Amino acid sequence: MTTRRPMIAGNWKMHKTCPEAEDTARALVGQLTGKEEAEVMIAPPATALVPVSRIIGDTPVQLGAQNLFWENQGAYTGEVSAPMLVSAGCRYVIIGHSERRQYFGETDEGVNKKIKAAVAAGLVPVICIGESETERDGGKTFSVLDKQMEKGLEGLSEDQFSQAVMAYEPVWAIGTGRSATPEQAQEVHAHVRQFLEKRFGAQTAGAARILYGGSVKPANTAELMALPDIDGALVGGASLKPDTFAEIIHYKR
Ligand SMILES: O=C[C@H](O)COP(=O)(O)O
Repeated sequence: MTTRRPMIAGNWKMHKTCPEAEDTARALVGQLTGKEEAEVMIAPPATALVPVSRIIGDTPVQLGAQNLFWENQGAYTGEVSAPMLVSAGCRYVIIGHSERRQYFGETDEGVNKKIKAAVAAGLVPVICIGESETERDGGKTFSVLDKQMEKGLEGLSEDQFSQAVMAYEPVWAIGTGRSATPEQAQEVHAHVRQFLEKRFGAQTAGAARILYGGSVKPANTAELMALPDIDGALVGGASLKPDTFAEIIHYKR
């Protein structure tokens, strides 16, 4: 049986100026022992990547970006490429977050190009999928997720996918305080793993980390993390305060 190291990732979204991000990163590092079972990642806004990378340096905290553009360079005003993120100290990049799909017109085809660009640059993509409340109520959860995965992962070899992290984030649970129930989350995570198995084989699917995101907080982390196909959490609001985020990281205590 494959053992998967859990991952607790903090997506700071569009929060924190550079000094605020530095203070938060410093405080978080101060709360870690270095013996955490979970791998810890934080994804500050693009402006704070370099200052935060200097603070987390050789600590166990990994740096992630919240987005990228798929070309390496060129006349794409406002965009940031995968090699640029690598040079800023990133190891991870969140791709296809529902807020990007909802507010910035991100499509499954764009997600696919972004994943390929990330992998080519040596970044680990954290690939977000999730259904809306209407889609869930209409019984379309699995078909929506399957389409997002079919198109988002199209053309990716087993080798290209092997390091990737999946993140299931039901849109109705993001920032609402209403997390998916453990049963709802486990059902979807098992489905995602089955999809990955059909697509990439049992070994790769068994090794793939699938994070849950959507109103994760200290009070519900342990019960979510206890489920067999939940390998971590992608935390939004509760990652902004270092004490709260550290409690989530130390969910087993
Ligand atoms: O990327 C994180 C998710 O969107 C979850 O956000 P939330 O924890 O504030 O619900």
